[in-house]
Amino acid sequence: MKIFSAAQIREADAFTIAHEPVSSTDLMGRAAGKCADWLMEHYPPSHPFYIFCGKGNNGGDGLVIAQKLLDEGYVVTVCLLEYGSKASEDYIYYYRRLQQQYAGRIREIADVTGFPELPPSAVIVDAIFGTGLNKPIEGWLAGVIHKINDQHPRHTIVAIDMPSGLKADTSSRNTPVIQAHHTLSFEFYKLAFLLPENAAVAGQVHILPIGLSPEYITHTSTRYHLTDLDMMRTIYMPRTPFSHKGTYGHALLIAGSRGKMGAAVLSAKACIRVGAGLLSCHIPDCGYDIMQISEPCAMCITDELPDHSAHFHEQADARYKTIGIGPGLGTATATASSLEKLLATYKRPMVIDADALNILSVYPSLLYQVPAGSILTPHPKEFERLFGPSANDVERLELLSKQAVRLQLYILLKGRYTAIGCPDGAVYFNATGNPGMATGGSGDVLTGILTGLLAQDYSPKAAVLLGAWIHGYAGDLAAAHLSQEAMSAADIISNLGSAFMECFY
Ligand SMILES: NC(=O)C1=CN([C@@H]2O[C@H](COP(=O)(O)OP(=O)(O)OC[C@H]3O[C@@H](n4cnc5c(N)ncnc54)[C@H](O)[C@@H]3O)[C@@H](O)[C@H]2O)[C@@H](O)CC1
Ligand SMILES: Nc1ncnc2c1ncn2[C@@H]1O[C@H](COP(=O)(O)OP(=O)(O)O)[C@@H](O)[C@H]1O
Ligand SMILES: [K+]
Repeated sequence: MKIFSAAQIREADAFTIAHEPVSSTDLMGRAAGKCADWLMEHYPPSHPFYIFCGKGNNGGDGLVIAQKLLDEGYVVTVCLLEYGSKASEDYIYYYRRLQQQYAGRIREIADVTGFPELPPSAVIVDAIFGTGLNKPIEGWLAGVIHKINDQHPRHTIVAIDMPSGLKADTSSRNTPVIQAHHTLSFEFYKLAFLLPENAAVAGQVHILPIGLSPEYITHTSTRYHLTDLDMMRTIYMPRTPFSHKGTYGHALLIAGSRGKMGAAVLSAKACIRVGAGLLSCHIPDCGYDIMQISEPCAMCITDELPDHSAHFHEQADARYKTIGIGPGLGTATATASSLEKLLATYKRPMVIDADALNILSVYPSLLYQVPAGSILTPHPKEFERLFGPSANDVERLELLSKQAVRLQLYILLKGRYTAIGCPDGAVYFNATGNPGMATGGSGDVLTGILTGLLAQDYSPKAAVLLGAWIHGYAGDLAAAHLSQEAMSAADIISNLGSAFMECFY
């Protein structure tokens, strides 16, 4: 799914009105009608509604919702915020209609003292500002936002299209924004919903299709995308009947050190569970028994050193379809020097994670030696060590995209919505996964998955998109069986099989 900017959403709107048999007024009626249906499905008429309307088209949506709820016998109070701006044409149209039939239900608020007392079980609808917000909310309007947010623990707040005050595609950090429980958004996810800095504002997002022009949607390109199961089904490659282990590639995993062999084991298991043909693990001598016993399907090559690895560059040759390096590796100088030598000779796309990333952040010139098309998998702290700090989440995404283009790499920035920067500048968000995965080892599992997919000849782009998806999907299945609390990184691996079955069989 493409993620359009606020400007593109306005264009999609205008294009639809110009090319399809629908007027602007009717499009608002259709969009807001969907919201009213959603509200009636979720709240019976015993809930009194307080609908706060601004004067643009978001406010217009609020007026349509009010009319529909009143027509169905709901108790509705419409609070029109009178802040002096000129009302939009469609707002005026729906205002006149509401005024004719339900004048007694409308109140004007021109000051924060006009904020109503809310009865228990009231539902607040936020139709103050949508994608047209062009500056932070200030003055008494900001006071109203704070008053609504004060109701958060007692009353359900439903935002229409966007929580008011939230900007669709730039940072809204430290500005007043409605904290909604639910956001009913039209047609597309907005970039703002995917940013960690906005975690408290959109609540559960529900995307309501409103019939915007498919032609505009298909032909307009965007930098940001959200991946989905349909996309994964176009990426997934079923195994073929006459294939053999050589068909699915020989991967080399370079991981583990004394006390951190678990990271290597988790990666190895995940690599095998996504279907790699063969796996060899380069590990320090202390890890030999651990790996052989924990994962008999993997072969082992032990380093000359007992506690960490420093000779893996000697192994890394063309036999291996790909290499995954980093989990539990340690950052000893000798390890760093072996990584430098490895990067000088091995030229296929590889997966670089954890301590290997930490080494790259100490020797940033090595970044230019990483083979084009490789996948880096930093969490936010590792990303900052590699590429420096950002003032906000939108700037960080721009930095992610810029670095992916500059280095011609895939950079997977981990999080609730993992963001994947691609060498062509596109950024894909992954929506699978849950807070149960915020536990040691989840990232090591991801490294194994990505390595296993690259070994099987998935292109780096296919591997990174499918890998992030299936990792989160398996994590969601683990949480569904075990709870987010009780699941561990090993349970993500145990659920990879069910994840493949559910998604692709
Ligand atoms: N394609 C779509 O997605 C559709 C969108 N519609 C609605 O239309 C909305 C966009 O409408 P508008 O463009 O009128 O935008 P808004 O309803 O967000 O309001 C914009 C108006 O508010 C003023 N304004 C902006 N920021 C302000 C601030 N901080 N303080 C005071 N005034 C401020 C602007 O000058 C402008 O007059 C969407 O969010 C959605 O709710 C639907 O009605 C129809 C279909
Ligand atoms: N709240 C969350 N929602 C979705 N996914 C999450 C969440 N927390 C963590 N994850 C996922 O779990 C993984 C954690 O990786 P990482 O921080 O590298 O862990 P470790 O270093 O312990 O292996 C990432 O893929 C991340 O996207
Ligand atoms: K709103």
